[in-house]
Amino acid sequence: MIVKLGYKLSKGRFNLNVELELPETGISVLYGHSGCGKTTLLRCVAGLEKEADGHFSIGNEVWDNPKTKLKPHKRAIGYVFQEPSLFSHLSVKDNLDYGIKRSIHASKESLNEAISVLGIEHLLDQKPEALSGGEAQRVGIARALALNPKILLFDEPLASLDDNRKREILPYLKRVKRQLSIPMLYVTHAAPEVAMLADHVVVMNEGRVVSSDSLAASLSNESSPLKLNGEISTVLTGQVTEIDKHWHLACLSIYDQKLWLPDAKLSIGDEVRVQILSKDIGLANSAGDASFQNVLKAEIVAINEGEHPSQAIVKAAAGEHAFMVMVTKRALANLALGVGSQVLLQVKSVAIHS
Ligand SMILES: Nc1ncnc2c1ncn2[C@@H]1O[C@H](COP(=O)(O)OP(=O)(O)OP(=O)(O)O)[C@@H](O)[C@H]1O
Repeated sequence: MIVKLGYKLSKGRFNLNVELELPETGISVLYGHSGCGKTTLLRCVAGLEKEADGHFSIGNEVWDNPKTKLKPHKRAIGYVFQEPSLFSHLSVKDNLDYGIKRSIHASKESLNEAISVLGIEHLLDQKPEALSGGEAQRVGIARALALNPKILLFDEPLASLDDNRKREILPYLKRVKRQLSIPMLYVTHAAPEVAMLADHVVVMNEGRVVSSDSLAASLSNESSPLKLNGEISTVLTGQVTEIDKHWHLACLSIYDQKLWLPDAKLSIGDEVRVQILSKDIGLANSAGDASFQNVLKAEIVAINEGEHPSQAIVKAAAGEHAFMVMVTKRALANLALGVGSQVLLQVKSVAIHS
């Protein structure tokens, strides 16, 4: 059920011209500066841009091609906006019922499943005014899921929430991603959301696609790594295999090696995503008497220029994982390191996105 799409559209001085193939499941993040066309692209997929010229198919189902332009209400889409826009005079339950009555794809089962995935059973009798911003957005997401969509579109769903509310809602988005095997297109500017949720990243600029690749490949693209908040980094996903209660550390198995993290109430078997900034990894030839808890064996596979002439960006592979490391060129020369060298990666600190 691969998603294939391509659209051309002019709006004043803005021109959208994209061609994409996206994975059949998981979250594909649309990332790029304000005004690069992310919302316009979502609107094309939803059939809301009447002037758009293009094609869209999901598996064998065609919604747009030169001969077809399916009406928006016939597309099995769930659309989540920045603001959930619930009817204030209706209870949460009536808001949800209102949505499914108007959909040809929704069912009682899809509604019940949506309520359970978003954990909003206890809110059903409330009026929207009684909900926090995070709860209201959970209802907004449930309303989209209840429509039994073949694709979910998220347009900056957390942008209007404060950091605490964002933290509260992210686990539900992860749950949606785990439980639904449908593609999701997710617009965001926020680096933590990309690091935590993205499986695939589409970088856009001025109406065009700059790159479209898995999160890992986008971050470790030698010629132009994706920068989250302006930083080159590595994101790894692994399972917790050990807990050191005494030192409050949890161990993530990476390939056949170990990465120790501050224990954030993790349990053995939990799947954890971590982000390591390129400036938080050091290189060494041999293990010294250092304070680093994490020393991983790797091989240098590429060396590129950093932003400053003193810097180099080293790509080092440990098993299937590629680590991006920022070092000074002088350090590389002093250690006599080049492409093909075996090195030790000394990881200083890690942000956990579990
Ligand atoms: N009706 C319109 N007429 C002319 N230009 C428009 C119109 N609607 C949108 N645009 C322009 O189209 C471009 C793309 O807008 P769009 O909202 O898709 O960008 P975006 O990447 O989603 O931005 P943001 O992250 O700020 O939401 C912008 O430059 C915008 O100014």
